[in-house]
Amino acid sequence: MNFKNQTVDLTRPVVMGIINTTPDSFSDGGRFNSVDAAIDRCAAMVQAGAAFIDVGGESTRPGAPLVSFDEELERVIPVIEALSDRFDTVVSVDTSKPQVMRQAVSAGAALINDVRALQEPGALDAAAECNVPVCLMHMQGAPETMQNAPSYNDVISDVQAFLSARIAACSDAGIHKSNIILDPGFGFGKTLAHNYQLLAGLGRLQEMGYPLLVGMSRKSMVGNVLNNSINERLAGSLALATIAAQAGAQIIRVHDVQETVDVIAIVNAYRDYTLKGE
Ligand SMILES: Nc1nc2[nH]c(SCCc3ccc(S(N)(=O)=O)cc3)nc2c(=O)[nH]1
Repeated sequence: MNFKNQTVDLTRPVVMGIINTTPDSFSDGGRFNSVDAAIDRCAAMVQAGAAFIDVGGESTRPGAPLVSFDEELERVIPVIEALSDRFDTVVSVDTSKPQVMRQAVSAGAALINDVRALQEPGALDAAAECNVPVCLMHMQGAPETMQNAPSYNDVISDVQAFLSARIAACSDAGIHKSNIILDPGFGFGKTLAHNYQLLAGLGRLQEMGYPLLVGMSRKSMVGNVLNNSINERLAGSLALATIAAQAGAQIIRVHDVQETVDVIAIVNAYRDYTLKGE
């Protein structure tokens, strides 16, 4: 798949590293307020084998407050400029705001990662004009309230229907299907059961014919099983990365890049040595 001037081989799972620039960011306590810290973190992730680096300026964890346009720009643009100047890895911008998309892509971002699947006013046109791949993620409700009472008829079918509708909207806006990545949105308006049903149903989402991005790293679907805190969820996150990679997810969005790259290498070896000549 092409991301501006870079091609990423998505025939095998690859890793997306996370750079949070928000003070209340979900798991790294906002220590990446400074560009330099983000650059150091990114260097380590690229060294460890990250194919993507996701830069977000709005925390979308449950209950997170909305962030202003100016604040979000201030957080992400300097980091995206610095990272795209220094590293070959594909920089992704985690935003729902059209103007942040435009400025981030001008600053070097080559993937738009929108947890609101381009539903904000002007987002479809902005993404079409940016002409870079976009990840469409499912969310039920909004971060402030999404975990209050998540409910579905059938979570897989409902997520599939939502993503199909967003793909159609993208097509109407001139976004080609070859520029679309899908994401079920683990933890975005889902109970623990819904999250594990979605994981089990990745094969059905795969059948839609688009690359899948999954983000489960350090989330409550680990914490609620292990009853532990965010900084103790590496093993659980690696277990989920293994399951997702085997189920065919192409992009695994994580905080712990080296460990996940190693886990995926084992999954690939297992696949290479057992399915040879299939
Ligand atoms: N494409 C894509 N982008 C993402 N950006 C984020 S930020 C994480 C926000 C969060 C934190 C914690 C919980 S919880 N209650 O499950 O622990 C939910 C959401 N995530 C994703 C994801 O998955 N895909």
